[in-house]
Amino acid sequence: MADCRLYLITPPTLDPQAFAPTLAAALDAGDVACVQLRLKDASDDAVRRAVEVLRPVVQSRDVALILNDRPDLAAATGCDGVHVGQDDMPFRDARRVMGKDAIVGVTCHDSRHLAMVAGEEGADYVAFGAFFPTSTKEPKAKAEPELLTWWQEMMEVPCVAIGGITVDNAAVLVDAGADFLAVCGGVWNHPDGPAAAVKAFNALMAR
Ligand SMILES: Cc1ncc(COP(=O)(O)OP(=O)(O)O)c(N)n1
Ligand SMILES: Cc1nc(C(=O)O)sc1CCOP(=O)(O)O
Ligand SMILES: [Mg+2]
Repeated sequence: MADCRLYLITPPTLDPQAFAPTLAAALDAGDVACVQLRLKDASDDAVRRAVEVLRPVVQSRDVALILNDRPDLAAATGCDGVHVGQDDMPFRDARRVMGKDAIVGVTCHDSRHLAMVAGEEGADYVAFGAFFPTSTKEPKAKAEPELLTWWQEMMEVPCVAIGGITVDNAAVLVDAGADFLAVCGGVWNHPDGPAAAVKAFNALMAR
């Protein structure tokens, strides 16, 4: 197993039934550690429906399903974990809602301090970004690859790199020590399709 693994982020909007076979094909193309369902501005019902349809696709392949932003919905719908940002539910509350065995990850932007706090509080991973320009969201910070190297040398808690990562720019983050690359557009918008993107990411992680 490669030292660095792929962490898929779903497209910003999706029709669960239509997206399910696309997701299945991407997951069947190679190694993916987890899938984050990230549906900003979707209603609770829409998120519940998406989890209902996509959870079996993900979990039947031994891939973890992480829900963005919403520990309450993640716990209620059988997700394996949740990702919380600095403006979402605080980590300690998220942990309480999710339980000790669930995955809880925390956005730390480009901040060593935020990451150390999250690590000390018991986060399962810390996420740094954005490393590259992205059209998926307006990032709050710009992170440099050296941050990943510093974290790796100091800490045991895994680190996730996120923001504008593509097959063409990912190598520097793998080499810098990222444990996971969180990718949305770089997979779903790959010119040869998501399955080809997963294969290409796997290949550069195995160099
Ligand atoms: C793996 C991962 N890292 C960072 C984020 C960003 O979270 P947040 O800052 O809360 O922003 P939104 O994604 O909620 O817009 C993430 N979702 N996943
Ligand atoms: C959701 C998210 N969070 C970021 C951060 O910097 O915290 S960047 C980002 C967008 C990730 O999508 P893409 O791979 O298409 O850039
Ligand atoms: Mg958030």
